[in-house]
Amino acid sequence: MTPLIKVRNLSKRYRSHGREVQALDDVSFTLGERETLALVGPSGSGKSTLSRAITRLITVDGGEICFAGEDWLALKGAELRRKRRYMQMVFQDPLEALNPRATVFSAIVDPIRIHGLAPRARWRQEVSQLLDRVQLPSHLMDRAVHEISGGQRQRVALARALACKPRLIVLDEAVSALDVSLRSHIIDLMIELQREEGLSYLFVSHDLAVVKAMAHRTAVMEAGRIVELGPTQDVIDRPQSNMAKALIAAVPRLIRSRNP
Ligand SMILES: Nc1ncnc2c1ncn2[C@@H]1O[C@H](COP(=O)(O)OP(=O)(O)OP(=O)(O)O)[C@@H](O)[C@H]1O
Repeated sequence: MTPLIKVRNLSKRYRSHGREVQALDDVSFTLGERETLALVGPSGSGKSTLSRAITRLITVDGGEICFAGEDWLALKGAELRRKRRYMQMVFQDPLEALNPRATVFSAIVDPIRIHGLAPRARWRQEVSQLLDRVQLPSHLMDRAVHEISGGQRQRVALARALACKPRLIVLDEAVSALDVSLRSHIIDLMIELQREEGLSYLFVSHDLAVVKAMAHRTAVMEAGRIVELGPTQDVIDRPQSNMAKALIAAVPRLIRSRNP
């Protein structure tokens, strides 16, 4: 698999109230084209920090990120703004990325307008197609973001990310808050989008059932480090690290393989 992203020796320290926290400690991994990598680990292990460092929402103290053959951390100014669309992030709370008072139309058309991805005359049609892609009716486009349900909002956030024609989508607990049937619906949709659009996903999840359904490989984090990384089925059926063993032991039997 061709690597889309190569992360090498990434480190990040936070300083707050006179204390230092090593949130990322020498983190390295690769993610292939059309691959899904899950990040799992206990609360505070560095998953969100890693996903925000990769999407350049926060700075790092050291290390390298090569994305689509480029030195991602060296990009700045107009070039960064232009290339940023290839790496999108979807959050647990879609309101982190969406203005609640904006209409669904403007939430989705924003990146199309900013990046000049379609002429104005085609905007409504593009938005309607994107809504269709995430299985939402096109009449929702005239509603305000705060007038639709949480699950619909999550799909609008996904449609907005897809509008950018990204190569990688980073999802931070993006499906965790949804009810069980909507969650499986979104997982199916994301797998289908990956097949059709050649997307890669890096996703943070506490939910090993979601990880099992979506991720080709899984990285287990503990105290800012990746302590285990392998095919998801191997990590679930034959965890090697104490942290992976503890995470697996904490989930219901049905997640684990029937024939371990
Ligand atoms: N802005 C910040 N300032 C100071 N410390 C921070 C900040 N953000 C995160 N941390 C600390 O960095 C460490 C990693 O946090 P992070 O949010 O990346 O963990 P996580 O694995 O995503 O946790 P969770 O599963 O609870 O979301 C934790 O010790 C956390 O307290």
